[in-house]
Amino acid sequence: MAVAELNPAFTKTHLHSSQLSFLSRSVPTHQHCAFPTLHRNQQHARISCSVTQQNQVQAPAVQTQEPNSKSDCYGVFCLTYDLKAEEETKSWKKLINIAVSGAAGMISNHLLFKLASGEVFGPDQPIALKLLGSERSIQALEGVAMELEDSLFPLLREVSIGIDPYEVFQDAEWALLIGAKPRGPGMERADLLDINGQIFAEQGKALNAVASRNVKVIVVGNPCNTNALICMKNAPNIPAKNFHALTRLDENRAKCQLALKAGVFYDKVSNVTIWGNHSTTQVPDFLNAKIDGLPVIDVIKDRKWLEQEFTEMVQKRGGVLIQKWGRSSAASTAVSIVDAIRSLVTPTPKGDWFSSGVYTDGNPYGIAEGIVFSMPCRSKGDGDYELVKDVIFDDYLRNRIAKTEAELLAEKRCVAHLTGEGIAVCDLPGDTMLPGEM
Ligand SMILES: NC(=O)c1ccc[n+]([C@@H]2O[C@H](COP(=O)([O-])OP(=O)(O)OC[C@H]3O[C@@H](n4cnc5c(N)ncnc54)[C@H](O)[C@@H]3O)[C@@H](O)[C@H]2O)c1
Repeated sequence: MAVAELNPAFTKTHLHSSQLSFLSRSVPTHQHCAFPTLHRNQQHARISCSVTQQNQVQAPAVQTQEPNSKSDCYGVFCLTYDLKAEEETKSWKKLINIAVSGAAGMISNHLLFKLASGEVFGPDQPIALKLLGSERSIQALEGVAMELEDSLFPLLREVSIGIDPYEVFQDAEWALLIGAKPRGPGMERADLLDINGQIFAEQGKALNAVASRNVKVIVVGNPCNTNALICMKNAPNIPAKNFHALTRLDENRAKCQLALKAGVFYDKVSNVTIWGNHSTTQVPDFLNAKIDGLPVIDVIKDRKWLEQEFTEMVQKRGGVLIQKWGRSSAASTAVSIVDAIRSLVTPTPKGDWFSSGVYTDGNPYGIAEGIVFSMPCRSKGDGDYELVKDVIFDDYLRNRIAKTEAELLAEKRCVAHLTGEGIAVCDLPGDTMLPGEM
């Protein structure tokens, strides 16, 4: 059945006069499907049409509780769908809740529409989007919700917006944590770690309190490895394995450069690992990578190029892009988040793997435990992953890995106050930079 056929036909509204007065009193400007949660425990309206049972889409249940409750609805999602559609939507899966922070930012502006279109979780997977913004971005967040509303995505069953992670993360099964503060002029890296670390400490606590017990968390906001560590340490009731730092964009960049050098299309490049930190110390691994099934070092025989130009090109690609275009790589980052999710929800092609920043405890490579480090992973497509064992190392690779490992250990010491591991000591190496910095 074509997805387009499932687009609901609207028949009638269910708004009660009591709800209307509440809405006009408390949230007069929100004339769309979202529920602004302006402050914790404050009144807010909520979309309530939803898929509520496995394989069964139900008509929206418009609720008529008192203004203090969370379940008032308004906007397009308060309309009743054509009940005939119920029969046609029985092949749909159970609705999943996806929380996205920094939802009014540039990356989200690409990502949200990909999520809602079905290209990430599939054409039979209805979704609810829970969008978290900052106080400054709440108006913009409403604009995002309006655009989602106007896009008429059949699979998008709920949209909610707010600035309180304890409300927005409720029952989240995926948390895509993009929102973070950029490094301001003259700001030390240690300050950035602290400012953004506090955001991720709070969001970790919120996930721990209200999200699904098996929520999968992908941290994008920088410095993403250490932010993921902070988030994880503040969410002790969620498996540590569920936390990822996004290094997929770096992997994609590495694949593109190897393909270019070898004169092949990039789908011929496989087994590319990014080791370590999403920073300029990251290690794009050409030793284990393959082109058309052959080791890269047998195809590209210029070892000097691999060790120097290629490695630096990948590490600094983000900064070069900003110089050219005056803005950062939001679109390709959104694509790489899609790739990262799809790598967890679809089985990894035989013999291949993907990179993700994950917790090092129990890793088979001898990398220090207790940090979030990008390593090669395989998934059965169940949302989980295992680390790849059949990788080789040489002195060059070991030395590079040691450098990025030292950087992450220094970052960890610098945020000890946010991970519950004592007093912070910041002795960051001088060259610590994000890929978007020159
Ligand atoms: N890991 C990667 O590969 C990768 C790649 C590119 C960018 N990034 C990082 O992703 C982050 C977002 O990038 P962007 O281009 O979308 O930035 P952006 O400035 O366009 O958007 C960030 C949004 O987050 C919001 N925000 C700030 N604090 C928040 C909080 N506490 N809770 C919720 N929202 C909050 C801001 O209001 C803003 O709307 C940055 O930290 C950037 O460095 C990571």
